[in-house]
Amino acid sequence: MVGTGVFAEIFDGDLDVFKYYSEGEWKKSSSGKSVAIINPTTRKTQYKVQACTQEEVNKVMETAKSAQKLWAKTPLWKRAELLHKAASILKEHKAPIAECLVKEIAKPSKDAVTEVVRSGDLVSYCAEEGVRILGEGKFLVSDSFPGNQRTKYCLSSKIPLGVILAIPPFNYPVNLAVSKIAPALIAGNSLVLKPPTQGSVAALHMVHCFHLAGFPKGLISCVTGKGSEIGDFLTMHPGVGCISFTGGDTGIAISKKAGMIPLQMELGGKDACIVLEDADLDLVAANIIKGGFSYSGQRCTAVKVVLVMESVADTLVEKVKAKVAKLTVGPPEDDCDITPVVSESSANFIEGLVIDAKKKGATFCQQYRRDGNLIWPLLLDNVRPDMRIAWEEPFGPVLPVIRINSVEEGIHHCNASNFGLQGCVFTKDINKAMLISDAMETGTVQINSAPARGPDHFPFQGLRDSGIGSQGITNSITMMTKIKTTVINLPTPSYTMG
Ligand SMILES: NC(=O)C1=CN([C@@H]2O[C@H](COP(=O)(O)OP(=O)(O)OC[C@H]3O[C@@H](n4cnc5c(N)ncnc54)[C@H](OP(=O)(O)O)[C@@H]3O)[C@@H](O)[C@H]2O)C=CC1
Ligand SMILES: O=C(O)[C@H](O)COP(=O)(O)O
Repeated sequence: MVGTGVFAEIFDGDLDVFKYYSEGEWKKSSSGKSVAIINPTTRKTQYKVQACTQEEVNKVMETAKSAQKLWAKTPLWKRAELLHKAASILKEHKAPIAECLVKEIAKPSKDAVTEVVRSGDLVSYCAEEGVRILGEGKFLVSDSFPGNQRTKYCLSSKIPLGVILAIPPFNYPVNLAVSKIAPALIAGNSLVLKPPTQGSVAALHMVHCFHLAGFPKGLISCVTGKGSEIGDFLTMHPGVGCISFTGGDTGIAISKKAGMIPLQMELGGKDACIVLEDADLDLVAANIIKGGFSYSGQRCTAVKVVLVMESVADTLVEKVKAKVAKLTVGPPEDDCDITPVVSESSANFIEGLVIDAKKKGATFCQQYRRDGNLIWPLLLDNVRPDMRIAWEEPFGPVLPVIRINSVEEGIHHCNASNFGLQGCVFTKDINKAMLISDAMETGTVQINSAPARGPDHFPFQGLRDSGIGSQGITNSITMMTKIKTTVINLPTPSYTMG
């Protein structure tokens, strides 16, 4: 399955290492070095990928630049046709790609398949949306601005940015890669992908699906290696025309180092769930479980703090506790709800937050339990603002509950966070919900449902440290273009008489 059949050419069986993708070919790095991908469940090396060199990055950037020039001359319908082909190949090969996700990032097997299928759908939707929005431009006339006659006709259209550098995070290595690749390509750009180390092999398989679809050589490349080693070289490379990054604080550092190029940054979140007295508490409890614990809390859009009115807090906590007790805990292969978190350092970080909350007097609704990278789901009640878990993002199955005495208190906590990705509010009063949504300083507010990025064509953006710009298919296509105008100057004013 993995690295076999149509995927055989991406794997170097002699050295047991996956190859990187440059100039339309699968290659071994001249570094002779590899990077180990540690299976979060077994904590043993599962796969190895090439540790690419700076020279190899230079080569990729050079070919991406020349391939882009030709690609921009490829008709839009043809670009869309190739994307549709890639989408269908991706879906056809969902099983081996999902297997990589299970082994590299311990994603439960059903969710792993869903990620690949969702990615194929995203690519197809992007092809269609691109044809619609890139096929249209604007026509302006000069006499609408004071002092002007109708002597100038302005034609504006969206043109490519050049080479897009895409850096996705470990938690959706396929979906958050194609959410950058497809808009970049339909808009006439070339693309260099640096996949997350955990998730690289899934990403390499996905890239091979684009290769099989027949995209021109050099248009897509994929260089592997640790972000800490080749990351700066990539992000500061003069050949890059735009960086589309999803991840944690690394994104803040990148935005300070990058040159005068557009940045699309989707960073961390501390999504608050505000619960009012009149909320349907069964609905809230179900959404807290789905929002807080799916993929073991390793989603940027996970519910990361519950802010519940004191008068309903006891009832809500009991309902959530009952549901936590039903979550299955174990390996991703068994499709358990809670699976090992991505790395030992991540598990240690989560444990640090739990120990801090314990010392400062949080109520533990379950006993804290950990085995290697596997952390049992934990609800912490009576969390106070002096505890780290009230503000920091655990990216694990640990959820704090803060009891509030007024809605304003909840809104204040949400807005005092350095993050501003999403939030949600539960109430039966839609008027109140709208006022609260307007008061919450986050990129999106969900009313009566847990935060979520999908469906993938919805705008998705974060305020403050949660990001720059907006994602979602339409916004990503727009963000990966710039506006070009041509002005036709007439010797005499010309007005249409009707
Ligand atoms: N807002 C959003 O849409 C989302 C945000 N996130 C956030 O991502 C974080 C978890 O993901 P995680 O993968 O750990 O995030 P990281 O920020 O650690 O890594 C993200 C990507 O950046 C790469 N990278 C690391 N160092 C550098 C560098 N110096 N220059 C360039 N690239 C570099 C990583 O590569 P390598 O793996 O090799 O280190 C990886 O591909 C959480 O904070 C989460 O909230 C996650 C998903 C969605
Ligand atoms: O990175 C994430 O956490 C994803 O963007 C979440 O996507 P979803 O909310 O649609 O599951």
